[in-house]
Amino acid sequence: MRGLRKSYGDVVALQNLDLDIASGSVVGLIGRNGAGKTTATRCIAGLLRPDAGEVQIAASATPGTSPISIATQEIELYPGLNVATNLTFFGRISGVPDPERMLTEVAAELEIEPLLTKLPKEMSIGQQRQVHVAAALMATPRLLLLDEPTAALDVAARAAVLAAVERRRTAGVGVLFSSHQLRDIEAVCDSVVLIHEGEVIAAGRVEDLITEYGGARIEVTVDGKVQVIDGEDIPAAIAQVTAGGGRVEAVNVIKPSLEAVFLTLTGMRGSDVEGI
Ligand SMILES: Nc1ncnc2c1ncn2[C@@H]1O[C@H](COP(=O)(O)OP(=O)(O)OP(=O)(O)O)[C@@H](O)[C@H]1O
Repeated sequence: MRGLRKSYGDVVALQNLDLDIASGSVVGLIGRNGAGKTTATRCIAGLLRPDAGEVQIAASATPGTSPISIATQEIELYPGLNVATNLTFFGRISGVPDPERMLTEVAAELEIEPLLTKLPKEMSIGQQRQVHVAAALMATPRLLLLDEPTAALDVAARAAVLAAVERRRTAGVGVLFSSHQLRDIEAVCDSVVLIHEGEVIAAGRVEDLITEYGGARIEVTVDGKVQVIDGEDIPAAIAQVTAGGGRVEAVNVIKPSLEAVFLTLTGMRGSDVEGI
């Protein structure tokens, strides 16, 4: 994807965005709410038409099958069909040769066999998300686009999705994994792209980004004001910020991590983090 630009009226959602997703790699897409992740993902999938730029996708490995599969951010299932019929349908339209066998495999992979006879409205939001992700896995694409695939999932369901992503990577699929769950991104992604206000502000291997931007920081709240000190020495940080007096109300230590990279580059503080 090269030079992608997309506006909604006056709102510039993406500007000059470049992104490469190699076969057999998982690229994490992160950024604050409204950064442009969903817009980028939908442009790649062809669900949105960019104003400028180009998206190139290698042809499908198996003739007749779809080269792209997407789990959109919004859960999209047919309300009148049960889970098994929904999933078989998605397999059929993506061109897999044996949708019933695929259903058995994907249901086992995501541990959703008990849900197969349910209608979407009979499931919790997390269960619907599992089935929605399963629908994207019913294909055999070159490129798998997952927009917040672990949102609202419990620990076991998240682990099942991450394992499924690993298997697709091993099978040579390129995966774009967009998420606010930075621990999931660290667990599964080979590289990360951080977008901010529609532009890439950092990209690279997780370890490299952490080395470059993710150093430890301490945030000390003194008399209602947050002060940020680099490093991990808590007593020294407190001594520094209280040298002129003042009452310490909170101390927040940000360890070297992708979260620290995110906070540093997007200009957020740890106390803002709850929503990411
Ligand atoms: N249909 C739309 N009409 C107008 N503006 C839109 C529309 N969809 C998105 N936007 C705007 O485009 C920008 C990018 O939105 P987008 O949904 O791509 O962000 P995001 O990174 O996926 O956010 P989130 O993490 O909250 O899902 C935001 O400023 C948003 O308000």
